[in-house]
Amino acid sequence: MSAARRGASLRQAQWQPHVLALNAPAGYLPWLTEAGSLTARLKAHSDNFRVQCLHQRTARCLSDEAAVIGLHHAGRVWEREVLLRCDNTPAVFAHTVVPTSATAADWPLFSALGERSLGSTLFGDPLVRRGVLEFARLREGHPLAQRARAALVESGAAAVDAPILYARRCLYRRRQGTLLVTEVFLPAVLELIKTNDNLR
Ligand SMILES: C=C(O[C@@H]1C=C(C(=O)O)C=C[C@H]1O)C(=O)O
Repeated sequence: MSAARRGASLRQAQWQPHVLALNAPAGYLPWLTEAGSLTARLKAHSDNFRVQCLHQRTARCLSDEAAVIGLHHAGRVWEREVLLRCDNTPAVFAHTVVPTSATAADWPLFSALGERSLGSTLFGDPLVRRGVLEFARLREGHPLAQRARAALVESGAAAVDAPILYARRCLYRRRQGTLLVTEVFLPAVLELIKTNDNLR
């Protein structure tokens, strides 16, 4: 394989619907396959849950996101990236993209989320339709793996030396809008212990 092709393969992810195909360590499976709100699950596994908003701004979406959210090419989107912290330890890096053509009627609360969980606006809204979960192994060259690792270091958390990060993504629809959420699970999630039934 040429160096260029190898580089490209390290930057890409093979998203697919079968979680077992990831060969992820068993501890990740309950997190990857969580059918409800990830926020609710993280809250149930910590005494203090926080959404650290890294940014919410316009950006160009990743090449493997465009078609999923209905764009013909990797165009401009609203991009939100956060660290989900459990007892101040980052457990998940989340990346959400919404086409800039979306209107406030599509996602009325998205633009003003701040450090409120996106999940709190998606789950419980009867107009929101959730798609199927897709899963992938993110190698070190994947943009989201790089951003997750950089966010950890910038936030003062310990760097992650695991070569592969396990991720899932899900498309949400509401009226004419599309919204793609990608959640990258950090190894610290394996250390979380269910502490309460806080499923609010
Ligand atoms: C979709 C959810 O929202 C969570 C919160 C996010 C945010 O605030 O940006 C992003 C991804 C999710 O992990 C959820 O709780 O399931």
